[in-house]
Amino acid sequence: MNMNKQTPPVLTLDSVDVSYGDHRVVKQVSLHLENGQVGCLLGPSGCGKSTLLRAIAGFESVTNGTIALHGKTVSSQSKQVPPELRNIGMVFQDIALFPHLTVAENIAFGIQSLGSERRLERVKELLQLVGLEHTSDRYPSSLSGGQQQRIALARALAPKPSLLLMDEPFSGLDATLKETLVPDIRRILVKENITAIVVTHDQLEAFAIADKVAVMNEGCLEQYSAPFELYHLPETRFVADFIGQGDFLSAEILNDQQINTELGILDITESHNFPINAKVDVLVRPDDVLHDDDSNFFGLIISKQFRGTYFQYQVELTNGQKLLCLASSHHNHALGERIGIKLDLDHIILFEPNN
Ligand SMILES: Nc1ncnc2c1ncn2[C@@H]1O[C@H](COP(=O)(O)OP(=O)(O)OP(=O)(O)O)[C@@H](O)[C@H]1O
Repeated sequence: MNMNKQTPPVLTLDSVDVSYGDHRVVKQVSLHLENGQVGCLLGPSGCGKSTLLRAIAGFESVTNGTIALHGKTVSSQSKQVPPELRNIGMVFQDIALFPHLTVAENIAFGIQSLGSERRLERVKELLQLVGLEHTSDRYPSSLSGGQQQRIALARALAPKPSLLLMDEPFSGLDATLKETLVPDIRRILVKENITAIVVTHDQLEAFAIADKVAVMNEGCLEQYSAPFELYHLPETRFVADFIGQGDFLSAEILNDQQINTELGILDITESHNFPINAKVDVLVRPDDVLHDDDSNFFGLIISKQFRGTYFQYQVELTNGQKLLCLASSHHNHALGERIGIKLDLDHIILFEPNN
């Protein structure tokens, strides 16, 4: 028998609303996180990510719905378990290590209740986990930003929280450092089977760290999916637009199986509710538009960017629509040139046209 089936998720949000006065900032958000999963709240500035994280931590109360940890309600309109009783660890953007304590003392801060021998052991374990054993007696100011963030993670993990919350943990760090630190932190979380939620406005960061990403827009949850699905199978126009690059190509539903576009007839791959003859928009990613000298369809190059291994062209179709198109870096065409293009879409994702 699979016991996991009966275990409630580590975190369950059910129709959660959070308001500041009469400003409703989080609206009807429902999602859950299983043991060992890393989730991410992603969205533009002001969409309510931090507020939702603070509600999960217990620093804000909910105005509707419930938050449950391991199946037990910790927030509802009639109940508010205080943050210190939720067994949640937190890591923030502004690191906030204690400057007057050594690295080891910082990590030991939240586990004073352990006996000194056990405490030392745990600190050593955590320093090994984050790969910073040699910094034990140093002060935070002598560490780099990335090292400090690893120590902040070790400190948050010390009391073995059942859920770890990270609010923009990488946003103060430079891009090169992030490239190694983000996958490194993911490896640590996965190795330790930590259930975590990371808040970010950076989709590449979200893709690099999370199993599931919750895309938020003006307080609402637009989609909660694995990164691959968010990119290839967006459920709303907002997600299609927000995640990755892409254009919307006008089309018309021809019959049950096909749509007609400026670049030919395409076979429908995903279910939809549009009637025959309906005008629709098809999501087209740059890698769905291929340069092909043998194609009967053409685009006029109106901008180009050399990206080393490939060119990204923006082409204009005869009906005036513009699409991004990738071509191998050997295909160096000039602005104003007409090039052959063809569509190569695995998923035909249709949306109501934007008027
Ligand atoms: N303490 C507060 N009191 C009143 N309004 C607040 C408070 N904190 C946030 N807000 C408002 O709630 C909305 C959501 O803010 P929140 O910080 O949750 O968004 P966010 O998605 O985390 O944004 P960012 O990425 O910029 O931090 C914003 O309109 C913000 O102005």
